[in-house]
Amino acid sequence: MDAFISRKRQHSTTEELAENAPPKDAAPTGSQDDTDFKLAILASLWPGVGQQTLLETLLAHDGNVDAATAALVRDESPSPRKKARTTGAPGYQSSLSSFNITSTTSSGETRTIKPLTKKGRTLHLYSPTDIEQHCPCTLIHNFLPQDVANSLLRELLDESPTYTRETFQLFDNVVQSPHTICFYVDDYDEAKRQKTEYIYNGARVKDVRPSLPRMREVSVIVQEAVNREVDRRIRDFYPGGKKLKYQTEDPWAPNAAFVNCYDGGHESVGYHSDQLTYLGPRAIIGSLSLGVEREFRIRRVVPRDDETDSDADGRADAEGQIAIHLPHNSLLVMHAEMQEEWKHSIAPAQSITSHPIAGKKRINITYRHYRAHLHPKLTPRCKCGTPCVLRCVQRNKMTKGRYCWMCHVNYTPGREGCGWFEWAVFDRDGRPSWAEGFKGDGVESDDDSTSLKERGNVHNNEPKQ
Ligand SMILES: O=C(O)CCC(=O)C(=O)O
Ligand SMILES: [Fe+2]
Repeated sequence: MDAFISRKRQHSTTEELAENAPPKDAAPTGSQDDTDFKLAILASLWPGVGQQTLLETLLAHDGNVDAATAALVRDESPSPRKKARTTGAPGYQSSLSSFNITSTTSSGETRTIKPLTKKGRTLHLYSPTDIEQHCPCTLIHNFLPQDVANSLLRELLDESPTYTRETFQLFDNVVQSPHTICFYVDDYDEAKRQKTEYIYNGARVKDVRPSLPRMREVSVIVQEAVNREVDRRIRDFYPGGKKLKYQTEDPWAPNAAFVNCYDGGHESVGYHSDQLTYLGPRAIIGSLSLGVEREFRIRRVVPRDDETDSDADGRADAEGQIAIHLPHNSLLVMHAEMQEEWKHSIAPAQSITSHPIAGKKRINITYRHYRAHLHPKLTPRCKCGTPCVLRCVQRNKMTKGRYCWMCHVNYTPGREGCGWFEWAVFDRDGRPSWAEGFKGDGVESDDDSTSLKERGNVHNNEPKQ
């Protein structure tokens, strides 16, 4: 266990800016200052302890992971109060009519919008209508014909014992993901390309598999539903009925899938947002749940007031969260505003209801669209010579919503990164400058007010705040 206890490195400007340090596309993320990230470390050490307890312990020790770990060691069996507040306790459905929420839709209709969550509380949402009105997600229950869902589940359960835990370096700690994962792409040739050309956390991935027959069959059904729901989201929820800035106009066409297996209520994934490196800005993800029902928790990222506001992380993280219940055979569409503005997790559960086919396992497939123009042979490289990771700034109020390319070599155990940073440039449709059709209208990520030339920080190795 000692090996996991962190010894802090010096802050660097780049590290401060790197708000997310994901193990790959689906794992806990965070910067050294980021509570999520610290929670990820604690969660890997205390897989049986609820996120809420870990968060409370962390906050009670001013965000110090070592002190929180020591406290958890002292109190190995959490107090009844803490136990009662961990997940798995019966959820409550707050009455949404009691909240004042407004937004204006394309038709000019006014809707109420106000944060639904309250500090330290979890709001449980079950109905697809509540979910789509208050979260950047669409949930479709009973998505596939029952026999298709069941045979897809069986196909993946057969493979799931061969899935592995992600191992990655977080500062001075080697951390393992608290569930197992496998990566699938369209066919054998693409799997070979993935293994030799793509980089995750600064390293190649050894196990990439061609999608299984049922997965491919279902991918087509997911594609149709996701495109339909994205169109509806734009029409009914976005200002003026227009797509978001940096959202592509191209249809979503899944060509890669991470499959997650949670073997029992103690397996989970910490709060994170998914890596955008190969998906691009405003990514859409189609997430299919099979087997045991689990809670998908989300919370909006609250930017810090300023750099000296040292408690802002703590306060933002304690703002409260929304729990969406994902039963067997449900499709969750994560819309374009999700990865940049929200974080999501699968909370550990104290108790689960066994599934007739899966037992205590939950299988989740996240279908994704890898973009040809974000192939690592085209994207910026750091001084280590490695293709960079693409991130969006979430917490810093000044730079929130801006994208950057960064070195991620230091997430590979035993390797040091070079700290490379540069702001990313995308046009309004999310195309990078080297892509065919790039509209070179001087659009730099999330700021129209100055041209690229005026700002002069493109291909510069220091973030300008
Ligand atoms: O299991 C889930 O529903 C979420 C998985 C996830 O967040 C991911 O793969 O990035
Ligand atoms: Fe994710």
